[in-house]
Amino acid sequence: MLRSFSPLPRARLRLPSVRNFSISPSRQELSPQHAIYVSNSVNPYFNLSLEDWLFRHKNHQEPLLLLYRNDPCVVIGRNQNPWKEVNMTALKARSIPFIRRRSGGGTVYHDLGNTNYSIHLSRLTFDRHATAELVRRAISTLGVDVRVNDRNDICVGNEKVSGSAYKIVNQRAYHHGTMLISTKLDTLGALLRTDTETMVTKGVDSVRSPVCNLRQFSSTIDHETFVDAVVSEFRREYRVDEPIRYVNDGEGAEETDYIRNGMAELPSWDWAFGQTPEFTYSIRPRFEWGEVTIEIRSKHGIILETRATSGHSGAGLEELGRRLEGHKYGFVEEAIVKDVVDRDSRCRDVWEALAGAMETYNYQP
Ligand SMILES: Nc1ncnc2c1ncn2[C@@H]1O[C@H](COP(=O)(O)OC(=O)CCCC[C@@H]2CCSS2)[C@@H](O)[C@H]1O
Repeated sequence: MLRSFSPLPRARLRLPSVRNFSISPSRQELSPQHAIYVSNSVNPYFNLSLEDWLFRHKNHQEPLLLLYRNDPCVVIGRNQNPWKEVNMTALKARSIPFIRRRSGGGTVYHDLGNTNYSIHLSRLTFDRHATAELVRRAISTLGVDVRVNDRNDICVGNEKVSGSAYKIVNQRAYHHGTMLISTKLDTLGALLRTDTETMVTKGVDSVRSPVCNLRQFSSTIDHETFVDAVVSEFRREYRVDEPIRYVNDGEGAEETDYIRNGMAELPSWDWAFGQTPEFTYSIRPRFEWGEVTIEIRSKHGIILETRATSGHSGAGLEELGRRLEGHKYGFVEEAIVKDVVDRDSRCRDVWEALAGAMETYNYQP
């Protein structure tokens, strides 16, 4: 046998609990009329849904800033393949979710040492370099010399501290980005996958870069000082003279159905896995009895085709491949193939290699 077999998790579509968040301490309804929001929540499902709600509900001409940070999670781009980008085994070992966000771009790691900024503008005035420059100036007021590269990454020397992504819908656009302040960089490295050259995927690949934390260059930088600096720079740039609207979690979310629905959608199979662009994955496991070439083709998270060929192949391998078709990639129950693998030990070896190769972690909040 090639690898030890770990049973695949069952596909679960349980919706997340929405009891534990609210919009303001006084149950005051959330309104999009403010210009500067800072979320006190560290729930990534809440913060990403809040961001989307603000994007869709703010008057399209007015600038808006949102700052937030999240509990540990990996955030993939709208058009990415989680099995290519994320180390599912490492995610599972740490009980950390991956979340597909609504903007494009690559995969990043978040924890409380990483603060996210989100700047929303009218499409006509939107300029992604200008917003990156705003953040660069904010950091320079904290005494760290950073530069913006041609991809709009913010870097210290050649090391990246901030990655960006964008979304444009109708008259509105946003630029959101990360800021590595004191993130656990070893965890970041362990959770992003690097060993999937034989997974060929449509959609977007991440652009890997060396990273560092701002804290390495200034011991006084933290979430609060970064938030203050970006807020000041935003006020200066857009001539906004308003206090920060803090958004709390803990009570009264029911007012905002849009956010509640967003929080339910993000961890659903349909969104997290079912939005995966088409891909093929080839593996070549070697057993005592020989080598097998397996190619799996999947689209929207469903296995379209599995071909296993070997010098010793027989009807069993063909049947095994056929059984997987139409099932969810990474969520195939052994019962689907049980009779085939029970009567042929080589088929069992191949199935176990396949199950290991398709490993999935379906975190549910
Ligand atoms: N937190 C964080 N910040 C900066 N760079 C990171 C981070 N995590 C990983 N990386 C590095 O960036 C590349 C991916 O770069 P790439 O350019 O492909 O993707 C991005 O940067 C996307 C940024 C999305 C920002 C959103 C803002 C709010 S929700 S998420 C990855 O392989 C690592 O090398």
